Amino acid sequence: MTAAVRTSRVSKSYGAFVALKDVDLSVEPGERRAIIGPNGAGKSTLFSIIAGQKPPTSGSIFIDGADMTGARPDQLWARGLSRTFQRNQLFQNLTVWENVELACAAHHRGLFKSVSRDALDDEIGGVLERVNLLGSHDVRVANMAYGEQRQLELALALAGRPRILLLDEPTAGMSPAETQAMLRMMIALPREITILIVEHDMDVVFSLADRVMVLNLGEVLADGTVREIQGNRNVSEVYMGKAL
Ligand SMILES: Nc1ncnc2c1ncn2[C@@H]1O[C@H](COP(=O)(O)OP(=O)(O)OP(=O)(O)O)[C@@H](O)[C@H]1O
Repeated sequence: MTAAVRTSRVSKSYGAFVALKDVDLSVEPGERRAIIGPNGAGKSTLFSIIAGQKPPTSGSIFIDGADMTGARPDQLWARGLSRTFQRNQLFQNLTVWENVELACAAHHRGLFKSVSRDALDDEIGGVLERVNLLGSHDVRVANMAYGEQRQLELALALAGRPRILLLDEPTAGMSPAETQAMLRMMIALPREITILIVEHDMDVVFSLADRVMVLNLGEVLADGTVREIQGNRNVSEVYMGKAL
């Protein structure tokens, strides 16, 4: 089967500092893959390279088998790849509905499609339902709780109807209850969407992921099923002896 996302010997240097070294990643269509590792391991850098926000120093990126090395984020987006960020990217002065409307409209423009008002409204409603925010559709983002804002970020990523979704620490800064709500939402996403997630919360990682890749100091330390990673001694050591 052709991988939905594949990186081949991807490296990234900042001057003399090597942030990523020869990273090989292969994610099957429909798979949910977590990328974990200590702070500074290179997780966000890898995400930015896959999403076209940073060029690799060397190596290649393939999306559905096509070599997309050096492609711009909008070119990757048009191919069905969407990402969220660690930092909030929402329009704070607009309502929940308006934020999603902008993302849906941008998606249709990007595909040069014309879409009726009714169809667009249905689409926006559908996206908001998926993240449990339909009831808050007329709330200004600035007035929302932090956890709800992160749910809305997931909605914006879903508005592009992605086939590949990159989630960068979706539960960071959330309360335990907010984390559980976000986890339920991510688990409920359709399997047609391939998910790559960078996440520090191991309960989230082990509840959601099929497979886990562990980065340490820019290199792949381990790559395997949840069970394999949980039993990997090198991984436990990197996490300072903490049991996973
Ligand atoms: N623009 C840059 N210039 C120099 N060094 C950078 C730059 N961006 C990232 N780095 C360094 O590259 C390394 C990897 O950073 P990255 O943000 O990818 O790590 P991470 O695994 O996502 O960490 P965290 O879990 O803290 O988000 C870090 O040491 C970071 O300081």
